Amino acid sequence: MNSLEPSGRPQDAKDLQRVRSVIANARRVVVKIGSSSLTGPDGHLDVEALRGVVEVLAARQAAGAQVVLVTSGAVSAGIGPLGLAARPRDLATMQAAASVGQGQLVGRYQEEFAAFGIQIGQILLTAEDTVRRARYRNAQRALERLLALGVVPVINENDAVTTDELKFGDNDRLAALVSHLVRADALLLLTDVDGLHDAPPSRPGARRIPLVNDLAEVAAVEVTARGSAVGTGGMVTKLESVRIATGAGVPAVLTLTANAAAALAGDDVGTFFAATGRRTSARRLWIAHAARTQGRLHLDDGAARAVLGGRASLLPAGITKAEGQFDAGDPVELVAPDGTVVARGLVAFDASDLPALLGRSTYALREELGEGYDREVVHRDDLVLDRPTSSQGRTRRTR
Ligand SMILES: Nc1ncnc2c1ncn2[C@@H]1O[C@H](COP(=O)(O)OP(=O)(O)O)[C@@H](O)[C@H]1O
Ligand SMILES: N[C@@H](CCC(=O)OP(=O)(O)O)C(=O)O
Repeated sequence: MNSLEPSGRPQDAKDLQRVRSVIANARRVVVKIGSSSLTGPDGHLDVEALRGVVEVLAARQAAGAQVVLVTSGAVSAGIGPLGLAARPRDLATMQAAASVGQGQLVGRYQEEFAAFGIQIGQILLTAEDTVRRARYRNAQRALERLLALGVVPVINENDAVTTDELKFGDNDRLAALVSHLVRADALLLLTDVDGLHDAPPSRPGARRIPLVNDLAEVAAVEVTARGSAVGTGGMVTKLESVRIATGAGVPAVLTLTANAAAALAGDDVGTFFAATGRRTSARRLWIAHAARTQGRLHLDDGAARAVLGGRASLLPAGITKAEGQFDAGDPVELVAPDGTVVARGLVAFDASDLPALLGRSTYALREELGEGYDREVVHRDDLVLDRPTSSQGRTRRTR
């Protein structure tokens, strides 16, 4: 039954209440808070705002739920203490600001949660932690144990040491990946705007969209990548996060930080995005959405068809060219002869080893180079098809 108008508005309040009850009943919730909600224009932490969120999360935990916090704000909280005029743009100063600001941030969380008798555990992730099997299992294990011990994990990207290539780049996406990693029942994205609007909220007459059953419903909505002075990615990365979460079976709510309690209670604030997909293996989700790819493998027609069929591994014989500097285990894109990216996968060879193997049968490789060279370049378990994004409601993006 679809009780929505084309605009994504529910027909009656009762219907909205029904769908929102998943948030109210969620036993494990990932909450992401953006820099714009945590730091004032002076580049110092907004302690009142942080305290407000902690209060809400502590109450949810006291009600028997488990809470995982993904917090931005390290870079922006470092601006004031370092005496910088604005958010730094160069990598080295951003790293320095993050290093200073993360300490401030986590110190403050520790103090505020302690007032409710709650311990926090800091986890700083890099994109690498999300693609290498051993590393994401490691992160998963630590998170599970923290939750079992009643600790609130406080997660951010490890900005002080991640290089540009290995960055998630935005915590919205990180939060969606974490919500899948911990098998959350819901994802709450807190920001400086009360949900997705039918136009950028600065535009007169822009209205909040309370419910989105499928992102395709809001494909025509205009969103900007530019957010507040301290945030990154604007609404574009939030919808990308929602796409990952809902596509993996986790419903999401996007709202104002001041509405956190109401959103968790299932009230009509912000935008509720219903889960559309089924839960998939963490490994496949992380290959599909984590880390930037490190190279491209160009396939011939037969290999592209085999890969698109969904069950085949990629063999050296079907590759015409390899581009990029990657090591075995890195994520790469698989490109069809017409230039479209058909899949992502973890490559099993270093870039320097590949040219000698390309276009050759596994039989010939075994004969000439020995065993170990007659294997898949990308094993089918390490390969995820690139799903078409247009039907998934890629929204209209402006700058
Ligand atoms: N259609 C839209 N609906 C709501 N917000 C939008 C839309 N398009 C752009 N935005 C902007 O996205 C911003 C939130 O992004 P950002 O500043 O990165 O937040 P955060 O720091 O919380 O991650 C809002 O302030 C808003 O101006
Ligand atoms: N990891 C960075 C935050 C990056 C980010 O996504 O920021 P935001 O758009 O405010 O959620 C930091 O702590 O400064």
